[in-house]
Amino acid sequence: SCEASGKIWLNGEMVEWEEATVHVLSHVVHYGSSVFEGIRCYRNSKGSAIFRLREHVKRLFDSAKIYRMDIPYTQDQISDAIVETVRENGLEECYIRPVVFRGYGEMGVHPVNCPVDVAVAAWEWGAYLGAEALEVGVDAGVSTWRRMAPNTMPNMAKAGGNYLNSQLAKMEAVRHGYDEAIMLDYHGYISEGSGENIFLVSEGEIYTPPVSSSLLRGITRDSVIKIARTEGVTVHEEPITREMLYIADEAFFTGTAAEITPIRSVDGIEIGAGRRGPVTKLLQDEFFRIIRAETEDSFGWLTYI
Ligand SMILES: Cc1[nH+]cc(COP(=O)(O)O)c(CN[C@@H](CCC(=O)O)C(=O)O)c1O
Repeated sequence: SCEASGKIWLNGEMVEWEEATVHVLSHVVHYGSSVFEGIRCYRNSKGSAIFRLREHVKRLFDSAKIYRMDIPYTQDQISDAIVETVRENGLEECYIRPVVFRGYGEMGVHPVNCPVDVAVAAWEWGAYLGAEALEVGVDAGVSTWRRMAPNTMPNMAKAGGNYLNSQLAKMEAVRHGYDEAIMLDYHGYISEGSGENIFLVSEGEIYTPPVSSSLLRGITRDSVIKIARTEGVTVHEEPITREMLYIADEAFFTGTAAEITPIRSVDGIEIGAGRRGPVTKLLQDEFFRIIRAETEDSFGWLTYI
């Protein structure tokens, strides 16, 4: 949960939490017209560092471009706003949520006369799927809701409206006693979780669905692929079937909020030994070593604030 306190950057001004409000007739409230990012700032021995800030801001602008939303700031100005929001709230370690949305103008689907508003909030947010999940893993279920088909709702845009699909999958998973949902794509192959990308491990090699319009091109997914290659772990980006998950040695989710969360079962079938596997732990350890500045930030992923 996020503490309802602190300051929020709204259209260039720092405003109090309670003042960061929108009109109920804003376009976004009725038509889901927002794009957003989830970014983490981590505290380490050298200070507080935002993880892959440039890539997140670039993706925010790409998502806006897909929906023809003209952000009235440059990428550098948004990066500065993100850093300022963390500093202004005195947060050493936090989750940062920039959101770009069509605001209050005229009603109607065609957003021609609605402003494009921008806000940045930050709050302390622990492990997405529960503190113990990073170690013991989570139970996931394949959802009856599939990810949107290509050329229907662009999954590569991190848009608010995409999370209507994610919500349906998540609510169904929780109702069935799972921690998280795994969605299939239009063709019936594995796509991603309701808020994460997904990997499996087989014979010491890792597999993940290819970048396509059936899933979000995750930044953590990219980080894990780069770390795996550095560690000499072979990476396969190829279509993954539901049954490949069942017979995998290990599986895990990746995401800014989820970080690297082991999956110990899918649809009640234990994955491997039913707990975090050695390859998952190897990748987790290296990921956190980089974040904690316990190893060289050779990829240049950390922006100290
Ligand atoms: C559907 C989806 N797929 C993959 C990812 C992983 O992307 P990346 O963070 O770049 O590695 C996320 C992030 N989900 C964000 C929002 C979660 C939320 O509940 O809101 C996040 O992890 O911040 C997704 O929402």
